[in-house]
Amino acid sequence: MTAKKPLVIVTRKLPAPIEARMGELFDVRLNGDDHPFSAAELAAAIREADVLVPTVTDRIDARLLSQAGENLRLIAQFGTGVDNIDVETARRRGITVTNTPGVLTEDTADMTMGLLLAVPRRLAEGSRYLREHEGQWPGWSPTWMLGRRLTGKRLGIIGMGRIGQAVARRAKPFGLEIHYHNRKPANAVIEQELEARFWENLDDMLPKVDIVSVNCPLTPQTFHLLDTRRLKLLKPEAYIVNTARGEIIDENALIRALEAGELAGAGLDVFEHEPTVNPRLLKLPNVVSLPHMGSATIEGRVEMGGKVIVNIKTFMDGHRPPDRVIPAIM
Ligand SMILES: NC(=O)C1=CN([C@@H]2O[C@H](COP(=O)(O)OP(=O)(O)OC[C@H]3O[C@@H](n4cnc5c(N)ncnc54)[C@H](O)[C@@H]3O)[C@@H](O)[C@H]2O)C=CC1
Ligand SMILES: O=CC(=O)O
Repeated sequence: MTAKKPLVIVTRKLPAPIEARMGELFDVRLNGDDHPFSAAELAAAIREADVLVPTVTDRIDARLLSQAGENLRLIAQFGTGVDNIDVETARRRGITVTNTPGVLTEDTADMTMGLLLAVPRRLAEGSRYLREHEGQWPGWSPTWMLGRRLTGKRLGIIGMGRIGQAVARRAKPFGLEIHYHNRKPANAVIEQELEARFWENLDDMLPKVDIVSVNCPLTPQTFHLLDTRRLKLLKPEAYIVNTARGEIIDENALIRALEAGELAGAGLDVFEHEPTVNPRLLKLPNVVSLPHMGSATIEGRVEMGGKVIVNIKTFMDGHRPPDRVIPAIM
């Protein structure tokens, strides 16, 4: 007699090879048209599934978890950030949570670097100008479309983990001086390799840097970490790039600062109220906004799916899955 396959419910469409492999291994229920699950669909899924595979767009809070069926033993997130999941409540209910760290580090760091170049050098603005003026422009001019030089500037990374370090490794050869704030100093090898300066107190680092890159997770401690007061610590010539989570910056405070000319610009891959972007941000010429594309490469998404499968399979085989999220060390 063959063992019953676990019912795995996946909330969004995944890359085709991943869905095919899941179909071979599990009794899988896929989301063919990729619609975001409604609260009712999510509740039904959590009641029925042995394993739920959500993404950042699914809010798995304590209220939802209170409706979980007895079968639900694993939430295998397709993504690195797990701020959408109440991991501690899940743990108390005996539900394991896993994620997909590492395989999207380089892609997200590339995107961060893209924003880091795009905003001070006005890439999107220049491209938009040509499009809006049907390819006509005043011709090369010594004073038109001037941005800011990257070389020699100071980059302040908030959250020197996998992605923060990958950003620093890219930024250094561009001539940026690396500064960072983290819960604790990075190891000596990293500090030496990157000649990075650790700032224990974020308030001390902010006035000293020219560009801030936000790369920490969203947690109760980092919600609105960059609020009105901290944004005011930055120089008016400073730029902010955020590829972590929108809620880490008080978005209204950021908009006010940009509109008032108290900041030079921002590159944002994430927003406080996703999937909605505040229209005031879209009106600002010095803001480059992307629809949460940091990990959006074909290779990365397939590798993320591979990790989800390994996590489910290992768990179902009775072992500890490699990417278990432990609330105490998040
Ligand atoms: N835009 C996108 O598509 C993507 C966004 N992300 C976001 O990036 C975040 C970081 O990912 P990884 O680098 O892989 O995580 P990580 O866990 O390797 O690094 C996070 C770093 O932030 C530090 N940190 C935590 N709390 C802090 C605090 N209160 N103050 C200062 N530092 C703090 C940690 O000590 C750690 O060094 C994820 O949590 C996720 O939200 C991740 C992947 C793709
Ligand atoms: O934002 C994406 C993630 O994987 O985290």
